Amino acid sequence: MAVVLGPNRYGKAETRVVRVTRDGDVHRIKDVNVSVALSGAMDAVHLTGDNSAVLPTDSQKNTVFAFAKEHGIAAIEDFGLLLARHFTRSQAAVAHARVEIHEYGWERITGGHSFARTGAEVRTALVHSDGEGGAESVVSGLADLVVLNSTGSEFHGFARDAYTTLEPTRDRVLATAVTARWRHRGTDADWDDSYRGAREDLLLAFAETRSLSLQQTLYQMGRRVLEAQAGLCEVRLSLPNKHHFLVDLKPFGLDNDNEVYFAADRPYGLIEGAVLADDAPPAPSAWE
Ligand SMILES: O=c1[nH]c(=O)c2[nH]c(=O)[nH]c2[nH]1
Repeated sequence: MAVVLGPNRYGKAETRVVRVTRDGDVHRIKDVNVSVALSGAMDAVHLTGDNSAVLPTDSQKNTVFAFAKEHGIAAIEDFGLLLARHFTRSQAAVAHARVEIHEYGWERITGGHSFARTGAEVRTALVHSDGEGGAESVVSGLADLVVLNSTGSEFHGFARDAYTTLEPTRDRVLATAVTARWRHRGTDADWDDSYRGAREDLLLAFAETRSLSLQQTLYQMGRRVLEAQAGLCEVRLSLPNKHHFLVDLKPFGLDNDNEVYFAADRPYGLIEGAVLADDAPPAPSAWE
């Protein structure tokens, strides 16, 4: 029996790039997930380990970031064609390039630089009852409401130790997937109205807080809900800090003035906390 090499392809999958375009105070964001797969004359690398035809997947990732800066990202179809043609034209061994791009949609919250991701959030409810006349509680909420501020966020003045390498920043992208739950004082609210109100308060507080940390933003979000919604007495928030790292484009002769980000999915900071009305009756089991 003879063994032969069958079809193969290789490339960098799921490069997560966020491109911010600044038109004065009005920003636009393009958030995409780019997967490149190249194929062609790749027998040698598989059969003998000769890498001379192999453009590293790391270079492919860099190309995605550099092209996002140089060309911007118009329609994802355009960006896909640009990349695919680049790899087939510039690499003699590459006969075929497959570029798959998924785009995540964002809509404006308010102002020029605050966005909510379209589509994915879930509305939640948790009810306990010991029967009519007995103890009852209602906790409402939402999960996976993804929001992003493309400016208006700082993080500096933090504690340092021997392992601290983080640079302080006065302008960063702040993004999180909000999981929020709020406890009602009673059991006969207009639930839909209350949900719409609380959701709006969370979004506006996120957008309008000049953030010195996600912890500070968390408190402002809970506070705004409680101040606007008299029927609520406690808000609990869980906010993953979805880090956006500025990509170093200097090796390619490009500057990066807060325009091209690597959207990391893990690890992430996880900021959690409760905000209460000072007269909130204790009800630990309402959350169980
Ligand atoms: O808003 C933040 N809070 C933190 O506690 C923290 N820690 C970190 O590394 N970055 C951030 N950002």
